[in-house]
Amino acid sequence: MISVNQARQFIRDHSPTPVITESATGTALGKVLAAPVYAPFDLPHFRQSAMDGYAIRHGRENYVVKGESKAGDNCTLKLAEGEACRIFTGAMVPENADTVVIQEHTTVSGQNLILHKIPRAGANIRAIGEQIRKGSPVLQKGTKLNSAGIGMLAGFGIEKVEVFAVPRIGIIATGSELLSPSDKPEPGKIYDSNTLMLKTALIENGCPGVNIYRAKDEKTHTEHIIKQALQENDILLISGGISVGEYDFVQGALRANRVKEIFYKVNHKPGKPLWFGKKDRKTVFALPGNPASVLTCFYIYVLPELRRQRGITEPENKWYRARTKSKILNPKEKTMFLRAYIENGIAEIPDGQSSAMLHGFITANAIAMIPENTSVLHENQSIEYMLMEYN
Ligand SMILES: Nc1nc2c(c(=O)[nH]1)N[C@H]1C(S)=C(S)[C@@H](COP(=O)(O)OP(=O)(O)OC[C@H]3O[C@@H](n4cnc5c(N)ncnc54)[C@H](O)[C@@H]3O)O[C@H]1N2
Ligand code: MOO
Repeated sequence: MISVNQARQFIRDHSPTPVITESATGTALGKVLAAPVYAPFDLPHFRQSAMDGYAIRHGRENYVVKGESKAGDNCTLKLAEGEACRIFTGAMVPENADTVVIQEHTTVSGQNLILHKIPRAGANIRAIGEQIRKGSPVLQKGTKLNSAGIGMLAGFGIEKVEVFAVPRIGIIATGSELLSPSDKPEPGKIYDSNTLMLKTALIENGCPGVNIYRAKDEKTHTEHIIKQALQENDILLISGGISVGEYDFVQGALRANRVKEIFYKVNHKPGKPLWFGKKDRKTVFALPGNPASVLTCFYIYVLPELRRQRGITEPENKWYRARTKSKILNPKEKTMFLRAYIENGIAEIPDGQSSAMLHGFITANAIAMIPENTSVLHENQSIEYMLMEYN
C-alpha cells in the first residue's frame, strides 16, 4: 500500500495544466488571475480634493470665492492670485490651486473667505497617479481575487479579466441505501449526507460549479452515471462503493469507462480504500463512503488538487505544529488523520474519531496528523496539523 506522501505525489504528477479563460469582473470572486493587469490610466487621473472646503493658492489668509467644483464636474476654472473655489470631496481641483482648506477652518461672508487656520501647502489634494501610475501593474498574475481586487478592477472600468478556469465538479453518491430529504425514513436506508457535505466544502473552497448524480449499487447503472458525469465535468468525486464487497461497483465501472487507475488504497486512516485515476485531462477521486473518510480525503487529497487546477500559486496544504493536550495512540502503523481543535498552540482531539462519525468535524478547526512510524504521542508532544479554513 502506498504512503500518504506517495499518494500526494501521484496526484501532483497527474495534475493537468490549468485552463485559461475570461471572466466578467463581477463574477471573478475567488478566481486567480492568469495574466497581470496593468493600469490603463493614472489613478486618480485628475487632481482630486480629499475634503469639503475651498481650493486656494497657498500663502494668504483672505480670498474671494470665484466658483464651485463638485464631484463629477469638469472644472475649467483657473484661479488668479487671491481667488478661491468652493470644492467638495472627490471633485476636480481647479488649475493653479495648490491646496484645499477644510471648511471647518474658514469663515465665509458673501464671497469673502477668511482662513483661521492655515493648512500646509499642498494639503488635501490627491495627486494624479498617487495611487497607481498608468502602465504599472495593478494586480499580479496569480492574484486570487477578493473584494478589494474586484473593487480595484472596477475602479479602472475593467469589465473582463483573464483567469484560470474553475473546474466543474461532479459528485456521484453511490449506494442503494441512500435516501433524499423528501423520502420517508425506511429500515436499512440512510439519508445521503455526503453529497451536500461535499458540495458545501466545494463552495467554501471556491468551486461553486457542482453537478450531482446518484448511482444505485448496480454495475450498469454505476457505469452509465460515471460515463455521463465524465462528459459533463472536469473532476469527479465519487462517494462510496470503492471497497471490496460484491456490491462495490465503482472500480469496475471506472475501468469500463477507461479511467486509468493511478493508485488504490493508501496507508492512512480514515479512508483506506481511496482510489485516484485519470482520463485525458479529467481527474477522478473515488472517496471511501464513510462520511468522515470522505471529508478527510477531501481536505488532504482533493483540496490541494482543486487549488492547483484553479491556478493557485501555493496549492499544498500548510502544516503547522501544536502540542498535544493528552496522549494519543496510533497502534496500526498507518498515518492517522484526526479531527482536532487547536487553540493557543494546544491540540485537543475530540472523541468520536470513527470513520462513520461526523460530529467531531463540526467543532474541529483542524486535521491533525500522526505519521505511520509514530505509535504514540504523549501529552505535550509536538503534533502537526492543517487548518480547515475557507479558501
Ligand atoms: N472487507 C473489507 N471491508 C471493508 C474494508 C476493507 O478493507 N475490507 N474497508 C473499509 C473501509 S476502511 C471503508 S472506509 C469502507 C469504504 O467503503 P466504500 O467506499 O465501499 O463505501 P460504502 O460501503 O458504499 O459506504 C461505507 C459507509 O458509508 C455510508 N455512506 C455511503 N455513502 C453515503 C452517503 N452519500 N451519505 C452518508 N453515508 C454514506 C454507507 O452507508 C456505509 O455505512 O469500507 C470498509 N469495508
Ligand atoms: O478508512 Mo475507513 O475510513 O477506516 O473506515
